[in-house]
Amino acid sequence: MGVMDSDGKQHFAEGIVATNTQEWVLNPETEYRFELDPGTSLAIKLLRGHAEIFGAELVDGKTYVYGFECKAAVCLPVWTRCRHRKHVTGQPSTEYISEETPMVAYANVHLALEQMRVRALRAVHGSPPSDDDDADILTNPDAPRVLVLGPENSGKTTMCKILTNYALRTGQDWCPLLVNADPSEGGWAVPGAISAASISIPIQTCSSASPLGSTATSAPTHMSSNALLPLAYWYGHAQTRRNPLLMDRVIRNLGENIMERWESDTESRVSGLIVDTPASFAASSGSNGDHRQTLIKACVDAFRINVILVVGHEKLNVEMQRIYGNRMAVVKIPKSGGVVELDASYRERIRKYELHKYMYGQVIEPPSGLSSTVCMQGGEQTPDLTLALSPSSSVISFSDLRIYRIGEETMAPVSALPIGATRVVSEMQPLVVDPALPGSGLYNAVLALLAPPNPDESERYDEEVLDLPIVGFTVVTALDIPNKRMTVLAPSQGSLAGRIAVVGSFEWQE
Ligand SMILES: Nc1ncnc2c1ncn2[C@@H]1O[C@H](COP(=O)(O)OP(=O)(O)OP(=O)(O)O)[C@@H](O)[C@H]1O
Repeated sequence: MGVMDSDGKQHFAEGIVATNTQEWVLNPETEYRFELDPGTSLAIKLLRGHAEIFGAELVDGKTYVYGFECKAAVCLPVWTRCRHRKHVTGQPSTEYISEETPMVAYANVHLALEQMRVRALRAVHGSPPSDDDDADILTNPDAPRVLVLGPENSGKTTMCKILTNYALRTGQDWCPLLVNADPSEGGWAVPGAISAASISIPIQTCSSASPLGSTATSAPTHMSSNALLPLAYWYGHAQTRRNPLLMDRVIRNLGENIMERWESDTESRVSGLIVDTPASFAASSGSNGDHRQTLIKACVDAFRINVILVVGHEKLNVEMQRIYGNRMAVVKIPKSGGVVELDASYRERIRKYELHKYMYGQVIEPPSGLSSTVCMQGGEQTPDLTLALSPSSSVISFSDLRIYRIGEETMAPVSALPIGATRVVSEMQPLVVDPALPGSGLYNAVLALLAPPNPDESERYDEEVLDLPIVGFTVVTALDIPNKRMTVLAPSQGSLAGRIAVVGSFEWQE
């Protein structure tokens, strides 16, 4: 691979020569944007200066690989004033240098959030206020709890990532919570879940299948030093309008769990949290309008939001100002011109990548001519391909798993009910699914495995299944009805006997 030294001379490192290499020089307040097609990868090596991808710094001299239709931008840290050079190997479908980025606006938001953290920490330690503290902050020295709202493809997830990564770079040992309240994105789990993780090392962007970094729950464990232990609840569908009541409930469960943990974890509490939301929260037209206000309120209440950031949507900003402006800061943030318009088929592929990544782990093959041994994937050495393929397929008895489906879509249509009968099952009722029944919908279904219910029978209640956090996922790959057995795929071996599982509307595709 060609490496340019400080005199501009070309050298070759480790005898590897890559084709399609290119060198870019970035100036302050510009960014190099790239978009990868399916099956292609890209390697980037910083030759000189400082650079970051969505707030996570690139280490000088290391080669990073990107794949799985990753779309991202390399820019100079806002506070850097020098030019830098970097070396790109591979062929993105789109690449260009943009001279317009909203990074200064994002950095200003970060500075305001940082002040809130510092003041919250000072209040916890009982330190005297500083001269620059304003009256409002003195009476309410709260850590930032930020809700990010915006329409589809406005860059919400990217902004959440940038703000989280910036918080980590202040050297204050913050560990902000990042909450993924968008069930159409897997986040650290698989699509259908909403989750939260305490972030203490920068979130790397290397693949569309892991936009928020890697988790300890997915196979394989090669990313263990970067792995996160998320807290997740199961909603089960991509669209929030499918069961808004259930969505409301899982948001509140996640918030409650976080608040309980914070009671004994001051360090995490003063670091605050950032909540990424689905685009449906911003779409006021159509059937979304009915429930989106309720769900925004559920987030505001559950995560005790005190800052709302609205990305690139004037009308939504005005609406949020009107509803919440008297009790918290509502700030409009410009949308980056680099955000890629993702269509439905791309999103479908991403969900497939996310599910596969959960089962098989993920290895990005470097561009031709580059050895994986010299590459970093998501901030870690690229793992051996053979290590990654380790899910376990096992045959279990129908009675091993108690599988539920939530709500009325499991029921017969109203027209099929006896005359005069009304529905008695609510959208929130967990119904046991019998795998032996034709049309159970379990073949190829993704199941969330839940934590055990309360061992104290007297504390149990009908809807307890809705309130149990997720401990893992499995997929039903075959049903043998005559023998009452099914084949399930899971990232690691382990008995499923006695487990509770919930099915949603996501399907596994090989
Ligand atoms: N400056 C940029 N340059 C290149 N790609 C970018 C940039 N900013 C964001 N992207 C990419 O654009 C895509 C959409 O961005 P992002 O996921 O942040 O938007 P979103 O508003 O959260 O999307 P959704 O509609 O799913 O809620 C992502 O693949 C992201 O990596």
